[in-house]
Amino acid sequence: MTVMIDVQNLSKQFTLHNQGGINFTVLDDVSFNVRRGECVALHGTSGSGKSTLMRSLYANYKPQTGAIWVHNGVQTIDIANAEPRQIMRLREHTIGYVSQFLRVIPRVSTLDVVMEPLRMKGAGSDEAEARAAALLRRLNVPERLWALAPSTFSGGEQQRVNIARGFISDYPILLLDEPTASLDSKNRDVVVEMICEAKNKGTALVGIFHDEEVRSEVANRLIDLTNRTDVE
Ligand SMILES: Nc1ncnc2c1ncn2[C@@H]1O[C@H](COP(=O)(O)OP(=O)(O)OP(=O)(O)O)[C@@H](O)[C@H]1O
Repeated sequence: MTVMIDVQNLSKQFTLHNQGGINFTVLDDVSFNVRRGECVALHGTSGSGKSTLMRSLYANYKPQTGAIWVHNGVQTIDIANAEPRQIMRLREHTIGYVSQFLRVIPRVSTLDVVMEPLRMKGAGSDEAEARAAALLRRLNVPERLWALAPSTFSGGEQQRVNIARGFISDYPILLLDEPTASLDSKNRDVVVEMICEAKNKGTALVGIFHDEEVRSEVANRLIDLTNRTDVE
């Protein structure tokens, strides 16, 4: 199976400039890979660096050493050292990211928020709207909310809008930061189903899942950042 993400010897330190310039290491020589059709869960105690690693995979953080090779279907690009333009292209076409909280833009409707990644890839508005509607319906977001901006939505509603936005584009790589944290059991089951379907279609997924049941249902492997082990 094609390796979609190849993390090699990644290290990340933070410097606390307003606290005497203290340096501390969060990721220390982390290596692992993720193949097409598998879901790898980042695991470890609180503070072990799961979110830091996830943000590095999306190029929100720049590690000091190491590489994150990402396969975009044509070539592999080291997103840890790529140019901003290359990162933007990877985000448009290759890597989707479902963060824990929705970043809401005032006055943009839920339907438009969900459609946006597909429109950015050049899809027509009819196709994008049909896909967004199908996802919102599947995730039990009531139709009366679709024309509203999600800023006033409940935590679980916002999380489902974010999931719909992350899944609309069929990215070859999908990063999921606690995608079921605010969901009831019915919607959690829908998301688990969507993750399993994405795996079957060949998507490579990396996730943080604090819910053990969800983790055991979706993850093929755990990367334990506490002990730096790779558990099958
Ligand atoms: N931008 C930052 N500046 C300084 N320190 C940071 C920054 N981001 C994270 N850290 C520190 O790095 C360490 C790892 O944080 P991170 O959020 O990656 O852990 P985590 O494993 O995701 O934790 P949790 O399970 O509690 O969410 C923590 O000690 C945190 O304080």
